Amino acid sequence: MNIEIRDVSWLQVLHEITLSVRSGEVAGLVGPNGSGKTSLLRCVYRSTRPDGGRITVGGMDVWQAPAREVARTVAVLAQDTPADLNNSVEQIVGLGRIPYLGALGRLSAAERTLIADTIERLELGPLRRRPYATLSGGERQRVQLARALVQEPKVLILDEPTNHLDLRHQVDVLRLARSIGVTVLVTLHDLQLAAAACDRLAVLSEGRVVAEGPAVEVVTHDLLRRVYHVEAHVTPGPDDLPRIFLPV
Ligand SMILES: Nc1ncnc2c1ncn2[C@@H]1O[C@H](COP(=O)(O)OP(=O)(O)OP(=O)(O)O)[C@@H](O)[C@H]1O
Repeated sequence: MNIEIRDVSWLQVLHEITLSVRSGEVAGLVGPNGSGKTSLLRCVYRSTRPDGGRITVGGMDVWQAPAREVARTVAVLAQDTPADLNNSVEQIVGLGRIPYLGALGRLSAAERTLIADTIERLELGPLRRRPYATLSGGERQRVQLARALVQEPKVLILDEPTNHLDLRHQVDVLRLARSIGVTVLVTLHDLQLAAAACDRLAVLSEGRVVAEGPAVEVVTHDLLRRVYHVEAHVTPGPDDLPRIFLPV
């Protein structure tokens, strides 16, 4: 399912942002601190209503459609998702089924299997009865991703999904995001990782899209100087991805 963001503005933070993400694509949103990445994602996953513009997923206007319909289509891994700390991993992951629950609020056998399989897929099996409060930052991140996956979304929004993760889990999470065949819009700070994980990148600066395209075209010496105020050496690698050498 594609995402179409048209002329979206919010406060003095986002300025007439227009961005398209094709169906099945993994699109990366990068940019300096405070450039508006999280604010834009919040507009897409129906958390912050934009002051102007329009956002559609698969043709559905996310701010006009019923909330339940949007929740069946768009799942999010936000930064620091609030959760009941006493709930077990299994209970938190199960929350992903809320948009599908009937009047009785009972999970079907198929849904329980989906939850169990997703917990295993994210290597959370040994933790499934543990209270959320006792988990590390990286474990919580994977639990929240599992919750988003059991939502069976068509569009997955990931806000810095790797920020608590060690190297292997960073790779695992981004591989998983690429493998599930849904449209993904992800913010990442690590440009090297973003280049490797995303089909295309969009760069935000002061609430505006200032560059867009394949990583090798977007991540350039000039862009890093202009947007990040860093003098870095950038060369194309053998895989046609940019290699960034930082002057530290
Ligand atoms: N509710 C709000 N009211 C006013 N300004 C806000 C609000 N929420 C965020 N901002 C401001 O909007 C700007 C963009 O914030 P946002 O969190 O979208 O940036 P970001 O690119 O995700 O940053 P980071 O990389 O630091 O996570 C920041 O200057 C922030 O202070």
